[in-house]
Amino acid sequence: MEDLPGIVITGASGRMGQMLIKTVVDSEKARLVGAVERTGHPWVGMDVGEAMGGQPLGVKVTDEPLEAFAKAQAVIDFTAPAATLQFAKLAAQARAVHVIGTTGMTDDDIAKLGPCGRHAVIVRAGNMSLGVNLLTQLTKKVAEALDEDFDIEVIEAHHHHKVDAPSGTALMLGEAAAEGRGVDLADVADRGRDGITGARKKGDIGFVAIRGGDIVGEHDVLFAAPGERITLRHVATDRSVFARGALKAALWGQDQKPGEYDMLDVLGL
Ligand SMILES: NC(=O)C1=CN([C@@H]2O[C@H](COP(=O)(O)OP(=O)(O)OC[C@H]3O[C@@H](n4cnc5c(N)ncnc54)[C@H](O)[C@@H]3O)[C@@H](O)[C@H]2O)C=CC1
Ligand SMILES: O=C(O)C1=N[C@H](C(=O)O)C[C@H](O)C1
Repeated sequence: MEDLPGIVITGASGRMGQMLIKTVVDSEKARLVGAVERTGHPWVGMDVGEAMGGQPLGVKVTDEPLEAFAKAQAVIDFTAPAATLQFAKLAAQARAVHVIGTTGMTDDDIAKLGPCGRHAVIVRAGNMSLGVNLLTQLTKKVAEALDEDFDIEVIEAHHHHKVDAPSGTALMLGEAAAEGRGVDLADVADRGRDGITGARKKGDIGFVAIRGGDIVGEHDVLFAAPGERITLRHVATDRSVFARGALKAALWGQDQKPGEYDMLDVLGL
C-alpha cells in the first residue's frame, strides 16, 4: 500500500472533488494522501471521509496545499482558474504530477503553466472522459472531410451551477473542428448571438450553451448543410467518467518527463 502513488485532491468538497476522492479510495492502484480546500471552508480540519458523510479515511482536509503536495506523487485539481495557477506553482515545487481538469482558463492563464511544466508533469484537459477525447478525433476527421457548405455548431448543456461558457469540452471540440478545416479557431469562433446578428458567416464555428438542472455534461457537434445534417454526440450521465480519466492521467504521469500533456497523450489517441 505504501508503494502506491499518493494522490492529493484539491477542491475536496466540490462535485468533482468528492467523486475524485471516492475514485482514489476505491482504486487498487493509488492511495489518498491529501485533501485540500480553500481557507475558511467548513471542511478544513475535518477528516475528509467524515466530511463527506461516511467512514473516516485518515486524511484531514487542509488549506495548506504545499504541505499536502510534498507528501504526494500527484495532485488532481478540479477547482477554479486562480486556484489552479497557484497549485501549478506548488506542484512544480513538490515535483508532483499536476492533473488539471479546471475549465474557464484564459490563454494568458494557460501560458502561465509553461514554466511549471519545466519542472513537473502537467496533464490538462477540458474533459477527461474516454468518450469525449475520442469524439474530438471523430470531429476532426468529419470536419476534414466536409467543406464550408456544412455549418459547424457546437452545442453544450450543463447543470445550473456551472460558471464558465462555452464549456472546456465545447472548446476542445471547436479546436478539433477548426484543426480539421485547417483554420485557427480564434478567427472563426462565434461565441454569442443576440439581437440582429446578421446572417451566419460561412466558415464560422458557432457555440451554444444551455444551463439547467443537474445535467452532467452533453455535447453535440452539428454539421448542417442544405438538405442534410450530421450530429456527433457525447452524453455524460455520471461524473465518475471524468474522475476515472483523471486518475488514469495521474498514474500515467508518473513515468513521463516534465512537460505539458493532454488526455490524447494519456489515452494514446
Ligand atoms: N476536465 C473535466 O473532465 C471536467 C472538468 N470540470 C471542471 O472542474 C471544475 C470544478 O467543477 P465542480 O467540481 O463542478 O465545481 P465545484 O464548485 O463543485 O467545486 C470546486 C471546488 O474547488 C474549491 N476551491 C476553489 N478555490 C479553491 C482554492 N483556492 N483552494 C482549494 N479549493 C478551492 C471550492 O471550494 C469547491 O469545493 C470546473 O472548472 C469544471 O468545469 C468538471 C467536470 C469534468
Ligand atoms: O462543469 C462541469 O460540470 C463540466 N465541465 C467540463 C467542461 O467544461 O467541459 C467537463 C464536463 O462537461 C463537466
